[in-house]
Amino acid sequence: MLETENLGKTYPTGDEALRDVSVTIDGREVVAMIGPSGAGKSTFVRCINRLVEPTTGRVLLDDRELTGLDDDELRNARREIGMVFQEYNLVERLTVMENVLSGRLGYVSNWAALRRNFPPEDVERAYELLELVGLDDMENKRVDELSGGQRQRVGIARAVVQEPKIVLADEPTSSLDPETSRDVMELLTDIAVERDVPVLINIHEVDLAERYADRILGLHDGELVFDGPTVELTEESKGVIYRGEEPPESATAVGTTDPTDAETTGRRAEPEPLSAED
Ligand SMILES: Nc1ncnc2c1ncn2[C@@H]1O[C@H](COP(=O)(O)OP(=O)(O)OP(=O)(O)O)[C@@H](O)[C@H]1O
Repeated sequence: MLETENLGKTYPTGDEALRDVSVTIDGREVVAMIGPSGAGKSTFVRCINRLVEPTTGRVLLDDRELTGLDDDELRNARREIGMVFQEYNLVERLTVMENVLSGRLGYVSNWAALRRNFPPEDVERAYELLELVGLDDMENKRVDELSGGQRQRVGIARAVVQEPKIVLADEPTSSLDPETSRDVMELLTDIAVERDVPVLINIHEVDLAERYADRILGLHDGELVFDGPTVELTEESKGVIYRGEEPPESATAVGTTDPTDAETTGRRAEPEPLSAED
């Protein structure tokens, strides 16, 4: 379970990117964080694994406080967080298998890592994941020979091979065309169920969030202004998130979602067809 308590970040420039954000993410939930450009979505995701140091508040993963860990402890704790990036962050000249196995680097000795000497169970796990992400038989291809969608699948396999307690995806579809974006979102939702792990996705495209996420977190100007099941995301709530409008009386209040209720999907039952320019 991931918990943030009153998480805040003010950059040295004085930009207050996050204010008092408290959320709990558990089970096999797919949670989409949406909000206008500059709302603080990336900052939030990066504060969780302390790629960005929060200024205030706490981050807890299964009751272990990540804020406050020293460098060595943090390195260990990061193994439990699978990261998926917008630009994939793969090593281009290495193969698909080498990139996936790099997700196990935190678990083997430096010497074994140098010789790329991974235990057979890691290799087996990597093959399993390549099948899950639809890249079986591609293990020996170099990453620079792959399409964007295939690269993101490698990125997802690398995150999941860590056997993380949560997967964080920072704009995973931004570099992809609409159809590939849908495939990647579908894969992330499959991963949540198949690997029994919560997935938090920071995403621009609200239609993708509505179609694939169980729950929406809406940020506006660094503040969490919506936290609820996707089915409760109304036009009014989008006004609150994207235009800073006052919430209507009946709006889903922040913090009303029961995180233990992750089995019940909040996704829209009948997703509206996506338009060509998505
Ligand atoms: N390294 C930094 N130094 C100073 N200010 C920053 C830094 N990174 C982000 N900010 C500021 O913090 C605020 C939140 O930025 P952030 O990138 O987290 O938002 P975002 O919602 O992810 O935006 P986008 O959707 O455009 O990626 C913005 O005002 C931004 O200018």
